[in-house]
Amino acid sequence: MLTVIDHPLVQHKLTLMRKKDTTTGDFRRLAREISLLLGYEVLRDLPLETITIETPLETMEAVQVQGKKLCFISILRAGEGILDGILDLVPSARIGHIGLYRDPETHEPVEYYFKVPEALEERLCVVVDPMLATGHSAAAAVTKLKEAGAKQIKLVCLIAAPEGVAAFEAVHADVPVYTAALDRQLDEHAYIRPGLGDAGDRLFGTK
Ligand SMILES: O=P(O)(O)OC[C@H]1O[C@H](OP(=O)(O)OP(=O)(O)O)[C@H](O)[C@@H]1O
Ligand SMILES: O=c1cc[nH]c(=O)[nH]1
Ligand SMILES: [Mg+2]
Repeated sequence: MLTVIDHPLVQHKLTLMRKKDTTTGDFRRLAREISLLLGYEVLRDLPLETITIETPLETMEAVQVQGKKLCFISILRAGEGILDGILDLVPSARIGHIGLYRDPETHEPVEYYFKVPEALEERLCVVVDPMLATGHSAAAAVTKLKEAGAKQIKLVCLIAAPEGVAAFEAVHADVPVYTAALDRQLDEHAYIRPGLGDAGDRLFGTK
């Protein structure tokens, strides 16, 4: 269940993010902007509730998003770049954090933090991480969420590798994946090609 969000604005902003000369400030701003656009698609089926409001002219039944039923889960640290934008769409959403880094030798994820809201089984959990490379980090994060009770989960990334999509779907076929691009392949260091480099380093200016 892979959806490539090919809106022209998404593709334009992703091209700017990929360019090696894009500054840290611009990269961060673009990540936020692109996340707003991705979120618009990903949250298309958000549950609504009906409330009674007063317009200046009369009383009416109107709908509103059930913010409490929505939980964004950021895979640290690069997920923070997506979280900022998507949170602009639903500021009342709950937020969870899963700290994972990829061991540079084995490329396997190492967990260092896990804090998520209670009653995950009642919420739509939208996991955000810009890169789906081997897919192991996202798969490990979703496994932890399911162990914590999550039942309805979506994964949002900016760039996915075919290998990562296959590995993720092999473990979590029930979790739809949304991406702005499906790139060519992984290289020998498990970096996505052509990709955009190291998303965390580019977001935070750590290299
Ligand atoms: O699909 P995978 O092969 O597991 O790789 C993807 C992971 O790698 C990056 O994080 P990284 O380990 O660089 O940590 P960071 O976010 O702290 O920079 C990225 O943000 C993903 O979490
Ligand atoms: O290409 C890649 C692969 C993993 N993590 C990144 O930030 N970039
Ligand atoms: Mg990471």
